[in-house]
Amino acid sequence: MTVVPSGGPGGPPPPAGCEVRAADPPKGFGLFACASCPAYTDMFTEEPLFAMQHSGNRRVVAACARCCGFVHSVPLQLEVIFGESRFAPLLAALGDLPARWQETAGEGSAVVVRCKQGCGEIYCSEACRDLHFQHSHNLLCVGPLTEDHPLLRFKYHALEHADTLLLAAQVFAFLINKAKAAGGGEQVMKGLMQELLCFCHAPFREACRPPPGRSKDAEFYAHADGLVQEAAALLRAALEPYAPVEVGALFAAGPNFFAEVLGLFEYNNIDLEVNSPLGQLLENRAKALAQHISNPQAVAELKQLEALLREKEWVMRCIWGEETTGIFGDEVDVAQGTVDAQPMDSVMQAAEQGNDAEVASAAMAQARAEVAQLSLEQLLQGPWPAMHGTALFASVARMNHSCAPNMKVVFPGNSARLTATAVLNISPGHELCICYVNQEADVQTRRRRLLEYGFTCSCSRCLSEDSTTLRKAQKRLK
Ligand SMILES: C[S@@+](CC[C@H](N)C(=O)[O-])C[C@H]1O[C@@H](n2cnc3c(N)ncnc32)[C@H](O)[C@@H]1O
Repeated sequence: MTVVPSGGPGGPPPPAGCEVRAADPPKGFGLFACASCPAYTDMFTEEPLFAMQHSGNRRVVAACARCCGFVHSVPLQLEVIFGESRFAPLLAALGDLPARWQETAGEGSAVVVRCKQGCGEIYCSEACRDLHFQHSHNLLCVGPLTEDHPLLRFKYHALEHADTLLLAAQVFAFLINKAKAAGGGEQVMKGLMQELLCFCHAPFREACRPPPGRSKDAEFYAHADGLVQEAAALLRAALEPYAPVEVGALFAAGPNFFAEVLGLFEYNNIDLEVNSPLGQLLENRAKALAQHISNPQAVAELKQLEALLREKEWVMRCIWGEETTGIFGDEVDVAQGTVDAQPMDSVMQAAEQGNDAEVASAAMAQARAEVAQLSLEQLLQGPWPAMHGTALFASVARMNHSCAPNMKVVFPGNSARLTATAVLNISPGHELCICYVNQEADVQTRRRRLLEYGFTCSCSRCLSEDSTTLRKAQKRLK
């Protein structure tokens, strides 16, 4: 099978004030400043090349399939969070309050735009829906398809094994659309593939992490290869009828290009985290109601709001865990450049680990008792589920790691648009680095986590912490 070449310069132009060039070996390429930027100021903002909400997170957040922002509908957001039938009485008792909360907050009426072909994708606006369709959804919409269609089988396969297979499908559909728009043909597609390959470092089997406690043995490699081959075959079958020549180029080396794209996501993607607007909106409403405490209607509404918050708090403690955040325990600190991306508490998870229904119900009862003790003020401070996803950004894909970084990246708005902020003074020529792992962790932990990115860190902080650790060990031995 032909080996697909990968890694190298190229790709979209970097943000203004930055350049991509060779970094100190063995780091490969890096992103460098061409202009000064004082500490704690924003250096650039950027839209993702590809982004998606984690499939588990869809159970708690209604996010726009294109921009990943919360869709503007308090009623829908609550319906999603309280989707289980046991919450039907709670939602029924609220009646039209959620819609009124949205309107009284000055947010206007609810806006939920759905895919025209009925696949279930939702959007925050018609503009997002149309852009998503042109980008890749035209080839990936399952609305009009029958159950045995390879695209549907591909999607089930992805949901069972890895979300990033869905993101890889997005990349393939996007490349086909882009190739067609540029006149189509094998050569055009090969050129586009090469642009993406310059970001790639390793195929999926090399870049992926084994589950906790599992080594990368022959069985693991066979499993990873099988997973990729099956996904690639289904995706090829799904896309080939639309663009046989272009799809032929994408799969000319069998599943190799597909495997490189999946490997790219393992090393270069960053975790998306967009905060929920619901907490602030409901806190404002509670404060407004509290000012009319002599009005029985206001008191009744405040009680309903409190009941909702109590139920949400219980659900947060009981049901939502890593599946919905997409951030798993052993990879908590792998949220590149972002801090505090912690998974939510989940007593269900503790119970599931014990595989015991009795443990589960005892844990849920305990959570219920704890939540019953919380005051309204405490309930108002409780978190709402955030949108969690994963995305590829052209500039971040060029940012190397440092354990003492000069940059951090955050998602300050209601979308996957990233802001890169300097955390130290930056001068022209400085390499811009983020921390891929938990910056607070000790040197051994950081090193272990960074091995998942395929390198051993030897930045000045690691070297100095290494020598301190060594000195302490030598002292103990004396
Ligand atoms: C997001 S990419 C960064 C850009 C990459 N250097 C390039 O040439 O495109 C992440 C990869 O860069 C390399 N890398 C990043 N930081 C590094 C460091 N501090 N030391 C060695 N390699 C590093 C690793 O191969 C890692 O998987």
